Amino acid sequence: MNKISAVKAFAGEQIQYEHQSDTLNCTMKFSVFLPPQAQQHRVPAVYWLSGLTCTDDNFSTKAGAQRVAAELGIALIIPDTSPRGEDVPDDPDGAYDFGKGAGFYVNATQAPWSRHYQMYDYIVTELRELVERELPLSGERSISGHSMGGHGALVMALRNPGLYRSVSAFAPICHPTESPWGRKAFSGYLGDDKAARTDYDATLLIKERQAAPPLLVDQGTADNFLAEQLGTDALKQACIAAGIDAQVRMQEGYDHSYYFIASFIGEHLRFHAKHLSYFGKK
Ligand SMILES: N[C@@H](CCC(=O)N[C@@H](CSC=O)C(=O)NCC(=O)O)C(=O)O
Repeated sequence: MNKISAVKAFAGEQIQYEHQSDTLNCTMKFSVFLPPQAQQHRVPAVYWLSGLTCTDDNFSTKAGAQRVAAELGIALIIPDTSPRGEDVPDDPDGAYDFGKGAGFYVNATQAPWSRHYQMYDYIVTELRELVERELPLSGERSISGHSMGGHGALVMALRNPGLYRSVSAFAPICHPTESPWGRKAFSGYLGDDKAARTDYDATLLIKERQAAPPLLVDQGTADNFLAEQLGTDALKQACIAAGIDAQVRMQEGYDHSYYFIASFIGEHLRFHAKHLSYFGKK
């Protein structure tokens, strides 16, 4: 992987890399925050999955996560949201909710998407193995995300018990098979395969598996997408029915934006730190 840029932040380093992805068949950029502790010893990581229209830049520049990550000694791994490049097909109508910037963290099975749109395998396997080989990371990890990225984080944590110590999400698409965004994306990337759709729906996964890692969700009550797209209550009810001690918190007056994320990202990182035993230690 090649370093594109690096700046000092909170005594650590905010870095952008690019690399050739064999999983996505294209060149990808991603960002990393290394806390100052990484200059002395390996540190745990929180993977952050962004939402529709984002690149790795949105979270890096808008969430204000670096101050608390530096304090806790946690690295932040911030991928892009879809494959990129001229060879990668995009939504024919230029829609913001499908194609580039909208990979939905699935492994597409349908042409022409399947050659590049393999974001589930990219995040769970290829990027993880790359950064944990090349960077001073301890191999202990948690995962978080926003909206489409919250959906991705929940699904990856639920489907891979033990891989992530904890999972959190801001305004996640909790029940994508019942959401217009999710239905559109799943139809395009997965076709009619009902089993594949179930495997990418956090609410259905909880009903099926009756288990989850430590889980925190924050959802703003003034979020324009809440009623139609997000299915927060379905996730909450599935957790209650399964006896899962998840925190699903409604945050009064907050919307869907990065101002909401910036308001609570510190609490999310502290939540993850409790489950990442290596933090701050040799
Ligand atoms: N452009 C669209 C909405 C796009 C949007 O709100 N994107 C969110 C994520 S939504 C779910 O995945 C986002 O993170 N945007 C980037 C940012 O920096 O705010 C519309 O206008 O409806």
